[in-house]
Amino acid sequence: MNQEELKKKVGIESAKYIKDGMIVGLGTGSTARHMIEEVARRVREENLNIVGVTTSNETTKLAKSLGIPLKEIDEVPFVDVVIDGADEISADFQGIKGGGAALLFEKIVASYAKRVIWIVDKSKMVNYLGEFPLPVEVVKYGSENLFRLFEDKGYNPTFRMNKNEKLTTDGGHYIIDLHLGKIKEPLALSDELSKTVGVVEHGLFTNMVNVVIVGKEEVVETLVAR
Ligand SMILES: O=C(CO)[C@H](O)[C@H](O)COP(=O)(O)O
Repeated sequence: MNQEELKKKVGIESAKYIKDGMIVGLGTGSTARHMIEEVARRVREENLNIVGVTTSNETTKLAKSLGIPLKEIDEVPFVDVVIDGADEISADFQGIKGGGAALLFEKIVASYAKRVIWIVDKSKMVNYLGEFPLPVEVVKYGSENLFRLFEDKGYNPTFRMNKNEKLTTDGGHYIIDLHLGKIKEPLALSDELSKTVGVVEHGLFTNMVNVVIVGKEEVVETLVAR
């Protein structure tokens, strides 16, 4: 079974957590896409009655095209469940997101969610976070200085590019990816980045996820946080 098939498997499995009447956070990326397609199928064929809240412009476009009823995040006081992909997850349920540049809206939706479910193929489960570059979303004003600050700290920063230009996120910011290799203390780094002026948000999702659905060849494994 290839990676794409594993992503599809967990996408379909995760949609089972969605029940009638729920407000559902719809994640971003290739794994979330499979979940969204399955949710749309259930809306169409099973009359599933839900409202979706999207985590990126890309997901809004997809969900609309598939006929999923949507609301803006500010039109709902909370989200029952958000289902999203991830880039890395360690055994203690800490993770990195933002490979698709949607980390800010993804984290906002997750922070209003009663339940956060991540769907991943087995390659995303890691011993230590950090091999995947950590995305940091930054205000454009002063971002070159912030870049130099990260260089001075030895964080090996690179600006996320879109062809020959710096990528602009849905929120109107830049992304600086930090190539850290191994993040020894995710909580301390999360605090440090959150306190850095000019940083809007970062891709470390600490103590946020409740359930991880992992696609493996033979089985789909569901891990529940304590
Ligand atoms: O965080 C994300 C987007 O910002 C994605 O969920 C993450 O990059 C995983 O993507 P994929 O399912 O395509 O591997």
